[in-house]
Amino acid sequence: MNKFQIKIDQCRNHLLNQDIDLGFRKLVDCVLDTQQLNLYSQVIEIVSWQDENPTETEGYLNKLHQLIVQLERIQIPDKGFGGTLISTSNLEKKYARSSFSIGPIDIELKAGEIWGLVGENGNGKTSLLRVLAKDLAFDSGSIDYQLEDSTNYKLRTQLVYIPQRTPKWYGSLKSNLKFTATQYGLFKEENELTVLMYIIRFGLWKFRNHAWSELSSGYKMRFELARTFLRRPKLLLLDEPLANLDVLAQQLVLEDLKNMSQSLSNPLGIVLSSQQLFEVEKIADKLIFLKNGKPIYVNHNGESESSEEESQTILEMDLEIEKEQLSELLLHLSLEKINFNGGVFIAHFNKKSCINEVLQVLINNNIQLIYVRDISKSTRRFFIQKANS
Ligand SMILES: Nc1ncnc2c1ncn2[C@@H]1O[C@H](COP(=O)(O)OP(=O)(O)OP(=O)(O)O)[C@@H](O)[C@H]1O
Repeated sequence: MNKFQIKIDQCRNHLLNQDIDLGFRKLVDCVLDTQQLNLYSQVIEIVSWQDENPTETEGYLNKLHQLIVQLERIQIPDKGFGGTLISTSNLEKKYARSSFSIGPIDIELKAGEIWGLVGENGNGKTSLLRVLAKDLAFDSGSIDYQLEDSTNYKLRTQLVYIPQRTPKWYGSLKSNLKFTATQYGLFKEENELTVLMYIIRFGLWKFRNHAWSELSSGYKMRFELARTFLRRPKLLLLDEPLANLDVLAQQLVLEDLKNMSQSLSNPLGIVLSSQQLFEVEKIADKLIFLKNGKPIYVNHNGESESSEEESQTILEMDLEIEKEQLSELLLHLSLEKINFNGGVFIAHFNKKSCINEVLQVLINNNIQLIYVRDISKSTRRFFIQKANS
């Protein structure tokens, strides 16, 4: 089975398991992969039909299954994954008017990958993204863009940077997207259908005729993403795309970005900054934690370069208990230290994977437990270190 067949299979399984929204979104991705306008039309017809018949779930599912049958007849070869899009070596940026500097940063981002950029406020996330976007000059080291054509004009179309605050636009959401599509060479029917497909893909159907002032911040971000994907970027740099989204929407947007980064017709690389550590960790292939501009690299298993961490467990716990009593209870589990900050306990153990033993002790002693989270592999541990130092 190639990647396209696997994707179609996943759609069918989601629909069979009644995960209809997820199945539908993935189905739209498959249709976008085909780049066939007749299939775009069918998706748009199904969405319009569902709009008029919102309670006809069975009819809706039938139509989606018919679409799947058509997709199964299409062959799309696996291509384009794994090629490096951007690499940096010893990249450093200094600000003349402050002592702050970033780097040295070494990145190698490949098509189909997402890198998360995390860190507290003022630690250099935006600055790094702007340097990568060629929006800010750097002082030393190098950046190598390995896009199809890295001349400045082409770079601007293949590399898209979405800042935290995006500019206001006029007219309707759809007319703006149509204008963008025109700028990138889509006209007439192709323009209309492609724009509607991205409107559907980013959950903007109900808002397609709305003006900028009628959209919430979260939907403005979705609009920006739709506009960006119409440009078929290769490299996408997003500054805090989750900032104005509710928890559910954050997960949706991240899942969408993950799926779309692995598009078969246009796999792309994404670097995104965020304060939503746990959510980003779930989808990122690699994380960079920036502390005073200096990077700590963390792989998708949560491992950094530090070898001593491997034998430690760090737990974040919200419990109804005094610190001294908790220390006493956990001492025999190689407890190294406990800190209380931000309303929660942070306990360090000189022992690997001991969360189950800790839970057992807490339960046996009838301690009221609000939550316990193992942060040994989360970038959250670096935030804690700072709070404790
Ligand atoms: N133009 C500038 N001149 C001098 N210093 C600057 C300039 N822009 C940013 N800085 C400093 O660089 C540091 C990093 O800022 P940056 O905005 O990159 O951080 P950030 O991690 O994105 O922060 P946030 O999470 O608040 O958006 C800050 O100390 C900031 O004051």
